[in-house]
Amino acid sequence: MNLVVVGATGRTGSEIVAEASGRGHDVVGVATTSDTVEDVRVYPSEDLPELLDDADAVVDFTVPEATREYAGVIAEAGVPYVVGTTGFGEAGIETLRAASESIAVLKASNFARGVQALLRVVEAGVEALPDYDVELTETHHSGKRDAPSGTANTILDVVDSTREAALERTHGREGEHSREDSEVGVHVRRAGTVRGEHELLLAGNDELLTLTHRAESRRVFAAGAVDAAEWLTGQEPGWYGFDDVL
Ligand SMILES: NC(=O)c1ccc[n+]([C@@H]2O[C@H](COP(=O)([O-])OP(=O)(O)OC[C@H]3O[C@@H](n4cnc5c(N)ncnc54)[C@H](O)[C@@H]3O)[C@@H](O)[C@H]2O)c1
Ligand SMILES: O=C(O)C1=N[C@H](C(=O)O)CCC1
Repeated sequence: MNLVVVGATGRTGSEIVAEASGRGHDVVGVATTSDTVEDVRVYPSEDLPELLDDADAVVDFTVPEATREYAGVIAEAGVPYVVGTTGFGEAGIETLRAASESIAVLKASNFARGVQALLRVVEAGVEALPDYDVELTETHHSGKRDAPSGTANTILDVVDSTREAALERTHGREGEHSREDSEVGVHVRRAGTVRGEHELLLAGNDELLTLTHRAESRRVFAAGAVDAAEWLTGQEPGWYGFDDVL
C-alpha cells in the first residue's frame, strides 16, 4: 500500500511511519517542514496534492486546523482518509463528514485496541449501574494541546448514550461545589511523557468500580492506525470508526 502520513515528524506520526514501513508499505510523510523520518522522505504540506496521485490512503495525526485544510484536497483526490487528530469543533467534524460523502473517512480519537474494549466495558458498567455517580480522569504528556482528550470525550459520549439522560460535564471543581446527580466531573492532568491514561469511576451504594486504560507507548496507536488504513482501502465512501475494523 502507498501510504501518506500527515504529521509524519510528530510524536505519533513518526511511530506510524515506522510501523507502516516495518510492514513493507511504501510511505511518504508530510509535515510543516521537510525532513526525513526512519529513512522516509517528509515533504512540506504544500506538496500534499501531488503526493496524493499515487496514494492508496492518507493517515492524519496533526492539528485540527491542518486536517480541515487537507480534507477537501484528499476528498477531491478520492483517497481514503484515516484521521487520528483530536480537538475538533463542530465545524471540523462537519468538514470531515462532508468529505465522507465522496471518500471513505475513518475517524477515531484512540486507535489503541484496548480503548475500544474499554468503551464496550464502559457501556456494560453504566448499564448495570445506571444511578451511580460518574467521574472521569485523563492523564497525558505535558505537550498535549487539547483538553480534555478526544478519548475522554468519546468515553463520556458512551456514558451519555447508555444512561437515560446525558450528564452535565463539570471540568474540574473549586470553591464550594457540592456534586449534583446530573453532573460528571472531568479531570485533566498534564505531566511528563505520559502516553495516555483514562480512568472512569462509577461510585454508589458504598462501592467503587474503576475502569482504566493505560497506553505504554505510542506504538499502540500506530499499530491501530495502520490496521485502519489497510482496512479502509477496501471500503466504499462513507463514515467509519475504529470499532468497524475490529
Ligand atoms: N487517535 C489516536 O489514537 C491518537 C493518538 C495519539 C495522538 N493523537 C492526536 O494526534 C494529534 C497529534 O498528536 P502528536 O502528539 O503526535 O502531535 P505533535 O505535535 O507531536 O505532531 C504534530 C505533527 O503535525 C504537523 N503539523 C502541525 N501543524 C501542521 C500544519 N498546519 N500543516 C501540516 N502539518 C502540521 C507537525 O509538523 C507534526 O508533524 C493530536 O491531535 C493528538 O490528540 C491521536
Ligand atoms: O498524545 C495524545 O495527544 C493523545 N491523544 C488522543 C486523545 O486526545 O484522546 C489519544 C491518546 C493520546
